[in-house]
Amino acid sequence: RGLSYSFYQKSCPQVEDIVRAALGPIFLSDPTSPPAFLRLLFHDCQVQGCDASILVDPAGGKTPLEMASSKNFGVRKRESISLIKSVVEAQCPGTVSCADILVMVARDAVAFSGGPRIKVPFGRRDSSRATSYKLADALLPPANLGVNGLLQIFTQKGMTIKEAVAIIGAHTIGITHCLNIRDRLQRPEEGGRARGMEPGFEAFLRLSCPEGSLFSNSTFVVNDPSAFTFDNHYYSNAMRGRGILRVDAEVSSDSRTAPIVSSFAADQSEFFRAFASAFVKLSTSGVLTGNQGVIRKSCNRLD
Ligand code: HEM
Ligand SMILES: [Ca+2]
Repeated sequence: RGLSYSFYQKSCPQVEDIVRAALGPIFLSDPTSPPAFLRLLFHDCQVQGCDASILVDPAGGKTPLEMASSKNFGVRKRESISLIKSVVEAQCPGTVSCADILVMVARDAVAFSGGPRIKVPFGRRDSSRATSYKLADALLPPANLGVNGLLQIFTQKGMTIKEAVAIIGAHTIGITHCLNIRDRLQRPEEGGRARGMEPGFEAFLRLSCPEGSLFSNSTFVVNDPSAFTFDNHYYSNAMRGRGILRVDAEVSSDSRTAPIVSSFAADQSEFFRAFASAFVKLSTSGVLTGNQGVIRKSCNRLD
């Protein structure tokens, strides 16, 4: 598909070292940054493939772009990608795409958090046109997505069911704002509580997200008790009725996915292997290569 494991070997052999060095201080000064980068990558790739479209700011403050979609609520750290790009640009001008930098950063975020070290191919190009928030609205999953939706999204990208269950294990790190679990707490029959939220956990969620906070964007809960460590606790939690989102709850009860959840909960290295191959599929699906798209100079601008 035009991607290669040695894409920058001649044109910018040091690029992965430059990115890693620039990331160090960001990871250390902001422990919430690795999950933010991982989600940022997913939200880029989900809309027209991984083409850095999510990084573009509206020119002259006019047309609202991808980030204006409410599905992108809570997406952070876009500006850090632009910063890292400017460091790369100083050494390898016009060579490395923003799309590839974002993949390197998300990959490093997983490793930094204790997850697998993933080998990914490069050679993606950046989108050259602005993307409407409407496309992001249509393509990004809603907070109350269930297992059917999960399997649909990721099998379309060539993943096996096992890989789809592994990629949602990304929720082993980071946070969820209370407003994203409003349905589960207020309309349980629609939001999926019926499918087994453990009572103690429900009480915890109600304490952390009191009624009045369900419409505020400032309250949040951590995705799992080891929210800064990329581990398999996501799966053991889900099995104990402690999944936060509907999809987190359903994967442990649906007959197609429950056996996979149990095996990932029992064997972290099996989860890591499946996550690594799923990550490669996520980050290579529907990308621009060759003469398609452009290499942007600044990640947040199209000109
Ligand atoms: C397709 C089903 C998915 C749904 C419905 C979903 C939904 C959500 C929601 C509602 C949040 C909370 C955001 C907030 O309140 O700030 C979240 C957070 C997160 N998601 Fe997903 N997600 C999905 C798939 C993925 C995938 C495939 C990845 C990565 C490969 C991912 C990575 C993350 C991360 C790391 C966070 C934490 C972000 C932070 O701490 O800022 N998610 N997700
Ligand atoms: Ca995109």
